[in-house]
Amino acid sequence: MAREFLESFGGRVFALPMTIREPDQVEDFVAKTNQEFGAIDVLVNNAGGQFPQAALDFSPKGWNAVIDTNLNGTWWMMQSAARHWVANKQSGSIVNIVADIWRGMPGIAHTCAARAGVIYLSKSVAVEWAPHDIRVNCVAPGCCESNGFGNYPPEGSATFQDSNPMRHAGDEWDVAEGVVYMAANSGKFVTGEVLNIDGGQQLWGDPWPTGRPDYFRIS
Ligand SMILES: CCCCCCC/C=C/C(=O)SCCNC(=O)CCNC(=O)[C@H](O)C(C)(C)COP(=O)(O)OP(=O)(O)OC[C@H]1O[C@@H](n2cnc3c(N)ncnc32)[C@H](O)[C@@H]1OP(=O)(O)O
Ligand SMILES: NC(=O)C1=CN([C@@H]2O[C@H](COP(=O)(O)OP(=O)(O)OC[C@H]3O[C@@H](n4cnc5c(N)ncnc54)[C@H](OP(=O)(O)O)[C@@H]3O)[C@@H](O)[C@H]2O)C=CC1
Repeated sequence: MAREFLESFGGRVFALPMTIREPDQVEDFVAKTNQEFGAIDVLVNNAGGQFPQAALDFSPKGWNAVIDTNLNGTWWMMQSAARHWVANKQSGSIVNIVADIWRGMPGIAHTCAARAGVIYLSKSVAVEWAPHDIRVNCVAPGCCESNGFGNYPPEGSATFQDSNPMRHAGDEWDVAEGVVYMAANSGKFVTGEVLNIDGGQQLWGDPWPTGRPDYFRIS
């Protein structure tokens, strides 16, 4: 579906079913994309997700699934793309979609840990890879309306409207425009940065993906 949508704009699309959690599948995907297009200009690590649950209830399997997708998977993609850029003496730009973690993420603490890891991983390699002309940045969405909202119980997603001082959710376009800014020539002097697209959620708001526990109800 995504392929047909993008092709409808006249774009050339290469698609391959794979999981970012498997380093071999990632390397195969990145190598084939390079073969298809000659080079990768921009890597946007958008794949990710989690389930809402109180941290006390996390099972080892659930914890590992979320860390494996959001931290490990993102890293395999970054490393593979960067290795190709360095080997072929090509410049590159990475934009990692993370999340607005700055006041913690109660109800999805596993993904908070993974995204915090990606942010500081990105800052570290932004320095290591600068000599290779590779920029590494992050975009941190607050609550932005997408298919993903369907993964939360109604009492959880109902809180997303009040997650920021604007008192409404953002949308996918808000995030996409931030990614373009970071990836395109507009961001040519920006690396190791995190762009928050959150309606001010880092300052005020009360999102609870699991639904707000009674203890936190004020009135
Ligand atoms: C405070 C700030 C709030 C901000 C809110 C922001 C709003 C939106 C944010 C978004 O990110 S939208 C993106 C939404 N998309 C998703 O979240 C996708 C969700 N799914 C996945 O990415 C994957 O399914 C997964 C969660 C990473 C799991 O991967 P995997 O397929 O390997 O796992 P499973 O085999 O399904 O499950 C493994 C294990 O995980 C536990 N578990 C899974 N789902 C749940 C659940 N719904 N509730 C509780 N536990 C869950 C469980 O232990 C599973 O093991 P088994 O029990 O199946 O043996
Ligand atoms: N919407 C929001 O409010 C927020 C979203 N984010 C993050 O933004 C990104 C986009 O989310 P959004 O569009 O809302 O949600 P979606 O659930 O619609 O998109 C997530 C995408 O990630 C893909 N994906 C998940 N796991 C893997 C994997 N192991 N390998 C390859 N692809 C995978 C999914 O593919 P498939 O459909 O095939 O499963 C899906 O296309 C995610 O990282 C999300 O966590 C962060 C903060 C807030």
